[in-house]
Amino acid sequence: MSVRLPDMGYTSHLLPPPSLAELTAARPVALFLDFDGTLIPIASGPDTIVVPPDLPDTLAALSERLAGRLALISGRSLEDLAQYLGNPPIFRAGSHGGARCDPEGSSIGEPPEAIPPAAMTALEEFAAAESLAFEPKTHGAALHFRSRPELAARTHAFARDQAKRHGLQVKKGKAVVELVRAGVGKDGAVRVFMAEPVFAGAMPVFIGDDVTDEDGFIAATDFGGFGIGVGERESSNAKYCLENVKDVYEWLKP
Ligand SMILES: O=P(O)(O)OC[C@H]1O[C@H](O[C@H]2O[C@H](CO)[C@@H](O)[C@H](O)[C@H]2O)[C@H](O)[C@@H](O)[C@@H]1O
Repeated sequence: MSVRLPDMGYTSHLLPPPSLAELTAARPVALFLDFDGTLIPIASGPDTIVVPPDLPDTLAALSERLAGRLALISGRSLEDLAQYLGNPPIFRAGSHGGARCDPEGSSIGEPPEAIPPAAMTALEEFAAAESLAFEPKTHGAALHFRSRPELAARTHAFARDQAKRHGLQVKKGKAVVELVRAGVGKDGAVRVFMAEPVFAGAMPVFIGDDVTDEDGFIAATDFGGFGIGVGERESSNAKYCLENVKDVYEWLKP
């Protein structure tokens, strides 16, 4: 079935999810939230996002409502997230799930590994030569081609080549391509968090807008829950969809 959602010419074959209140009335829910494109509208570059000043408080209140079963799972590094949010008392994963911490900020799961310096340098030099934005991360690095869409194919090819050389993994996203350690993914972060006592027995719901969130949708489904895709990108693994960031906040409201 294809559904036309209000306001835009946006269509999705997925329906909006039942309300969070309905879900939590039926059983304990664990919520996993992506950041860019889900809680924050996509902007021209990684540093030009507009973060609502009350977002840390909103997340803390949501976590309390879910008895601590809330995690933010972002492609950004934890350090970068902290620049925008401080250290809200919730579970967090950065670098596409490669680095994870508990609400007090203590690391959990396998210690994350940075990518080799040679790979980092190669990406940085490519970005400088092609006038692309380069985003170094504690456990990876990204090349942004939003301002030069004509370079998408070449940038992907370069990242693939570097990944092969250094035994790394390529992550594709919205006008971005990144390198991370092999095996890193948002699914891994969901598994690490679901093993925490506070998440035990809960039904996971993963909300995200981008390709890298598909791993999170699959993991949530494996644990008996589901994924919610955000925006116009057709998801292969989400069960429901929300139209945009505004609708995500509406859905999160008590
Ligand atoms: O997993 P997420 O929290 O959604 O992070 C995914 C990537 O988000 C950022 O890039 C994206 O958002 C930028 C700002 O809106 C946009 O300019 C860019 O085109 C998007 O790809 C972030 O910079 C990346 O590190 C994240 O991996």
